[in-house]
Amino acid sequence: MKEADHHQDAIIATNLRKTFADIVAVDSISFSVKRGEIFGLLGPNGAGKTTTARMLTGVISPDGGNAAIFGYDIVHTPIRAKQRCGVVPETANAYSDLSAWQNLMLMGELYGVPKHYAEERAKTLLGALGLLERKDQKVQGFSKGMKQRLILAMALLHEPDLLFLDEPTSGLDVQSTQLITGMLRELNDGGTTIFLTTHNMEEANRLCNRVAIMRKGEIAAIDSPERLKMAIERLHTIEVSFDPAGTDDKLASLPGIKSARREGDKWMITTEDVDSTIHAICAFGVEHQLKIEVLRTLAPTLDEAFLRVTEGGSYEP
Ligand SMILES: Nc1ncnc2c1ncn2[C@@H]1O[C@H](COP(=O)(O)OP(=O)(O)OP(=O)(O)O)[C@@H](O)[C@H]1O
Repeated sequence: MKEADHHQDAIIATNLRKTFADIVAVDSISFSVKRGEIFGLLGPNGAGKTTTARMLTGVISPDGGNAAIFGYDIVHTPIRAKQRCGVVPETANAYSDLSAWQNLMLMGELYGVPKHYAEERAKTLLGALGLLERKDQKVQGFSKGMKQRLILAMALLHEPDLLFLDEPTSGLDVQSTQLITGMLRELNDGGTTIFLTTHNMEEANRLCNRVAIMRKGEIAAIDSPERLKMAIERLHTIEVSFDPAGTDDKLASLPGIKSARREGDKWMITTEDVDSTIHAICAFGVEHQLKIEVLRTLAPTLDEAFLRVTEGGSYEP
């Protein structure tokens, strides 16, 4: 059993803080990431996501607080803390005048991976990420998506237990995005803990077990995407259309309806009580001899939750 296996938490951050001159980039944040989780750090530009990731991966040191990676303190035992981690940084870090294969072998040497094992693993990773045929070409001829896939392969060569990714699919095409997210899911199924920063709500929603939303250096909310959406967006929207379409405005005065507005031939109704509002709409249809053509509830999105939190709205789990 690896040493890392003894620790329940992959990351425990306690009052982690970083300032640059008079800017408080990260303002004493505390959170933990459990083993086996995919954890997403979200937030608008300048919220402090990259600074947090850079402190956790030992690129910069915190001014205050501390963090432990699989129980190893990042300030006092940085090498132990980094040993079981793989890092995909925000900006590409492959050597452009070396081939993909040479970059991978270099990474193997850095991490002390035995040569024959590094070669086997490099082949598997390049194959899975669609780069095997290009393995002997210099990285300078690679597209952005190919570079990002290579960097992921490099970060995975020594089979880390915890993978950090800063904006892993930002600006990439659909093919590279799918290869990368597919690989992340597969790794996670195999037990790898994943910590990523992203602007992409849809990606966070699909991939992450839990997300933290940062705002001005602080964590404004932390929860599963589902609970975050439900807790923040207590109002539900119901879309309904009738035949014949020209319903009068009495619909808006039905009990339980917060608001009703027309959008083309549809009504968009907001309510806190979906069940009784649907019953009221059906009764309204019967009473006015209107056939209901479409009736559907629209779930709140993580985008809405994100905007609410980052614009300063409250969050109560
Ligand atoms: N090396 C640095 N020197 C000076 N200020 C910095 C440095 N790195 C970050 N900052 C500042 O710290 C704050 C947080 O930046 P950070 O890059 O962590 O945000 P972010 O959430 O990752 O943003 P983005 O989504 O744009 O990448 C910003 O105000 C930024 O300008």
